[in-house]
Amino acid sequence: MTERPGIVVTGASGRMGQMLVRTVLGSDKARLVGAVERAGHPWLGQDLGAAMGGADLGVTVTDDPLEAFAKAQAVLDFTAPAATLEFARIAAQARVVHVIGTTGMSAEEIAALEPASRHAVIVRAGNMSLGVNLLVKLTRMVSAALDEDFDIEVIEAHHNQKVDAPSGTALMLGEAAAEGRGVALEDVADRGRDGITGARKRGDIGFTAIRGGDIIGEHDVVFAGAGERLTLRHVASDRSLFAKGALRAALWGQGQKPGQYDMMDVLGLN
Ligand SMILES: NC(=O)c1ccc[n+]([C@@H]2O[C@H](COP(=O)([O-])OP(=O)(O)OC[C@H]3O[C@@H](n4cnc5c(N)ncnc54)[C@H](O)[C@@H]3O)[C@@H](O)[C@H]2O)c1
Ligand SMILES: O=C(O)C1=N[C@H](C(=O)O)CCC1
Repeated sequence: MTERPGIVVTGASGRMGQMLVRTVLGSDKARLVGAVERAGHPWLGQDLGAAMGGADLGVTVTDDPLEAFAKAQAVLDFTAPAATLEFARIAAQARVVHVIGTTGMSAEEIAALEPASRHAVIVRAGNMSLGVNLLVKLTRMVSAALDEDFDIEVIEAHHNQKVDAPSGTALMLGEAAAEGRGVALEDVADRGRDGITGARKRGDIGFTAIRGGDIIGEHDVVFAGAGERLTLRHVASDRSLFAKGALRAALWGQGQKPGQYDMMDVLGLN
């Protein structure tokens, strides 16, 4: 029997980091071999299990990604854009699958992943859940079926600690809606209304972000026409669905050719 792939979790103390750790520990298909946190983090040097308030796991939290990645076959990375760019460079050096859940990356930062993807598999998605990836497909389909008499609005809601807006998922849905209409999202996105904005521009795709409490992630795509309104909705009620998707991506990535992939590839939804 071949050994189960070794997994490193970056940002291991974070909301998603801890969920990823629990998901890997609960899987019989992968092993946890490393945990990375930012320089200066109070967990550095501690056993990860103890730092999380449980029994020792034999994994020491480190701020040295190169040392951690060298022992692994995949990295699950839900951190922040600058960190993710650095991890992509190191994952490429170590030839490990880099699963990127980090959102809020600029177009330039996304383009900067290209050199790394020549040497290693990168799977990146603003949302790793099956439901949202299906919603992306449905959004593209409905958008292609309706003309600009229907105004498209993407409304998202997340917890009060989220630092980026619109959410990565909202942007995926906006991209799908734009693709369905055969337009470029950057030409039609309306990402913040305040004051005397004037009437809505025909063909625009609008974004609204709600931030509050402990909301895990909710997304509506509204198609508002004259006399009727269609809403496609996804509600996440447990972060584990993102973590399970990320682990699935890490396992899928083993043996794939270097390059950039997304959850549509992993889930076979293309
Ligand atoms: N794609 C998805 O399915 C999905 C799902 C949930 C969250 N996210 C995204 O994941 C990211 C993290 O979300 P969160 O709620 O867990 O945030 P969080 O703030 O709880 O966790 C981020 C962690 O990354 C760590 N970090 C930051 N810089 C680092 C560095 N240079 N080296 C190592 N660690 C570093 C932080 O210390 C922190 O522990 C966000 O971008 C969020 O939007 C994506
Ligand atoms: O909690 C977050 O942050 C989430 N981020 C992703 C996004 O930006 O869409 C996915 C949902 C949760």
